[in-house]
Amino acid sequence: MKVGFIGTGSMGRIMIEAFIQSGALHPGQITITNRTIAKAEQLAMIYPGLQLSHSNVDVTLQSDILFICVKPLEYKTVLVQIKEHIKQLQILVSITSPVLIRHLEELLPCKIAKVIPSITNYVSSGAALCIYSERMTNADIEVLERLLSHISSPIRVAETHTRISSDLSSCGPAFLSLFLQKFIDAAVEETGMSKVDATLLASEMLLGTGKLLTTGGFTPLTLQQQVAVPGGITAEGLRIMEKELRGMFNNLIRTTHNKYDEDVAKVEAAFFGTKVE
Ligand SMILES: NC(=O)C1=CN([C@@H]2O[C@H](COP(=O)(O)OP(=O)(O)OC[C@H]3O[C@@H](n4cnc5c(N)ncnc54)[C@H](O)[C@@H]3O)[C@@H](O)[C@H]2O)C=CC1
Ligand SMILES: O=C(O)[C@@H]1CCC=N1
Repeated sequence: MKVGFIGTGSMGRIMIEAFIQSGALHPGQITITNRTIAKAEQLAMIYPGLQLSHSNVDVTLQSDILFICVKPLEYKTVLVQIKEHIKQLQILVSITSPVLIRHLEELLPCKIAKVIPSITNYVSSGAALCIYSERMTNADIEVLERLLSHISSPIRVAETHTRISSDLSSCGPAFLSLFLQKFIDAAVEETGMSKVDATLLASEMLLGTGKLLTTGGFTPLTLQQQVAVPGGITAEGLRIMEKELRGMFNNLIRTTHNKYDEDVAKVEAAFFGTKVE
């Protein structure tokens, strides 16, 4: 199987490295390109055998599965370049949420999947959110999910829930990291503890909490109940958090959804010249 990547910025690079490091693909199976070619060249130097190309069309021609890893408003340029060259049996994978399956179907003759990865895939964990065009057969889906399962848990979601799923799975690592950073900064400010020690403790705690919630049989609620013994110290901390965080996540979710709606409208305008004031 030959796999291509157009775009080797932050997420393209993470996926390429994760596929190689997990043993899912050997470098010789992968062809890459990037607008600023130096970024792709750097990767090709690190992984001998990785095929470097200077042309999006060339990568398209060489790939059974083609990952498009550019920003939403950069899709149009790439798709216009490749649409005459991509064949019905090839699978194009978009990794961004605001480019909808129907946008891609309208422009391209090939099989289409939307797979929203997460930075957590870099360490072969976390989800890959999967949404499929009806052009994907069960066999196509099996091939793609077998590949993705080396670096993630492929989880199928409805396209109408892409944004919220992506908030949790793909933006979540950044949201949780801000939360930890605030916790760490406060620990340092309030007690004089070293930032290195506080960061180590917080990170180990997060890893352990993730394990308890995924394989340890806990839910977020039962975990709180287990730790917060009645009348204890944790309960006091939880009381403060309940008060301070009230409405915060609703606000966050409304904000990401508004931004998503704006991005979808911009993508539509870029693709079809409509629908943006
Ligand atoms: N960063 C993250 O954690 C996640 C990102 N994504 C999605 O991944 C996509 C890429 O995001 P990042 O990697 O963070 O952005 P980035 O800006 O780091 O990477 C985009 C790359 O595409 C290249 N590029 C742009 N136009 C091109 C063209 N016409 N031909 C070839 N290459 C071109 C750029 O040079 C750049 O290296 C976005 O659509 C984003 O929504 C999805 C899930 C998580
Ligand atoms: O398109 C998305 O939803 C992802 C999540 C993080 C960045 N882009």
